[in-house]
Amino acid sequence: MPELLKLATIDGAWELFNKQFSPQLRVEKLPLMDCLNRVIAEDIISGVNVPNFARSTMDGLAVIARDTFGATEGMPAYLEIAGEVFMGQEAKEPIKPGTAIKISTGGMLPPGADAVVMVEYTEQLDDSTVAVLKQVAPGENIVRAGEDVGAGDRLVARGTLLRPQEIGALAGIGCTECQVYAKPKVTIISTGDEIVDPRQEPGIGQIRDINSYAIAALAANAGGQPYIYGIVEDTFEVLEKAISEALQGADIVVVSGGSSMGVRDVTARVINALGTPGVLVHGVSVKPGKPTILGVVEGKPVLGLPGHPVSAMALSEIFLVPLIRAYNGLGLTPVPRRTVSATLGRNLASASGRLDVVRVTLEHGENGLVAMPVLGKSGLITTMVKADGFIEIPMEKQGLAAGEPVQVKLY
Ligand SMILES: Nc1nc2c(c(=O)[nH]1)N[C@H]1C(S)=C(S)[C@@H](COP(=O)(O)OP(=O)(O)OC[C@H]3O[C@@H](n4cnc5c(N)ncnc54)[C@H](O)[C@@H]3O)O[C@H]1N2
Ligand code: MOO
Repeated sequence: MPELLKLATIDGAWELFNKQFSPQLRVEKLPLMDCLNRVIAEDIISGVNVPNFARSTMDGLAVIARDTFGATEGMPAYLEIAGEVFMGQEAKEPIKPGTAIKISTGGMLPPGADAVVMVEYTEQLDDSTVAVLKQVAPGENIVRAGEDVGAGDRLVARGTLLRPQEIGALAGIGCTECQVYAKPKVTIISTGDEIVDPRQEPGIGQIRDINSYAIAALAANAGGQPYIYGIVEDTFEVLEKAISEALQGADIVVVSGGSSMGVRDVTARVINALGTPGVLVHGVSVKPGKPTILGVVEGKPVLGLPGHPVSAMALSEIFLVPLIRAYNGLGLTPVPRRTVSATLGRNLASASGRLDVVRVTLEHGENGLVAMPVLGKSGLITTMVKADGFIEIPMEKQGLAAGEPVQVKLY
């Protein structure tokens, strides 16, 4: 059977794309909490020590460690109780040899003290005398000034994805707003005379728009700012107007549907008409998702995704997500994904020379997790709803056998 599309491999597609694409990165300054899951666009050098004083990590007694050397339950060290450190207050009075100062977890170590004996290893004999039942080493049960963050340390490097721990660390040095990369604007256009807005009641022969929403949600999850343009007729003139309008405000334009070779599949012709280099790839050796278009117009990526919802989502994972990450300052690097090991639940056939993306559910088997392929056509969005993740059958393989180990990438 003749192949109408000249298929590119994913690597080949990226190679072509890389030559034509250099994203215009923008940065914005945001309040700290709005920086969660964003990529920081500046190095953060701490101007302060955290903590800015030595503090106790235990409730007990601040001491000079050598005063406790050799202390045991049978032969305690006897120290004079010289006072108490109050939380949140400066401990001004230096400690004298042979004395101990009561201290709580987080309290400031008095000057001269270099360790804390946990209260469990002490026995207060009277108001002014305490027996220490276990020796402590210098530095024990304390955090030094600057031990967490030192003044001058680079706390967070440019290009770091800010997770809750980075947000906390930034708060810890008093950094309450940061420069992060701006989310790329991703405009999604759906084509198809049979597609209607979800708020509308579909007539016979019509279906509600699934792809605009699935792709917008996927783009938002990947760090993009999606904009649902709406549904346009799949005629050359209407689609051309829609894409060129979208290109004015968007960083990335995604067209759903009309990517294959049907008489009304005009997306590729429109992309070519809108500017150079236009279409770089039309057809990728992936299942599902073969009739995908990758183009560049005015320096911006324009993706033409197959209309079947599963295919549109699978190809968005492959091409749209890395592009969104690139605008977020992460470069066109492999997308890290949470992955679990499982064994395959049934045989899977696949043609060599093509990457197969197979939706799977995860079940608990006798020997760990079992990845069970979800059967169903790529037009059925519920096959994605059922799936916990997907596995990939690489191009060089002609299928996988039941019982083989697989890596499941979680959705
Ligand atoms: N003769 C051939 N026909 C088809 C081939 C082929 O190789 N030879 N490839 C099939 C594959 S695989 C796919 S995938 C689709 C891709 O087609 P298009 O990208 O041109 O998409 P459409 O024809 O517009 O739509 C396909 C399918 O998806 C539904 N659709 C479209 N948009 C949406 C939306 N926004 N929400 C929900 N569903 C949508 C549409 O109604 C069609 O059912 O082509 C095959 N045909
Ligand atoms: O590529 Mo189609 O995308 O196999 O369903």
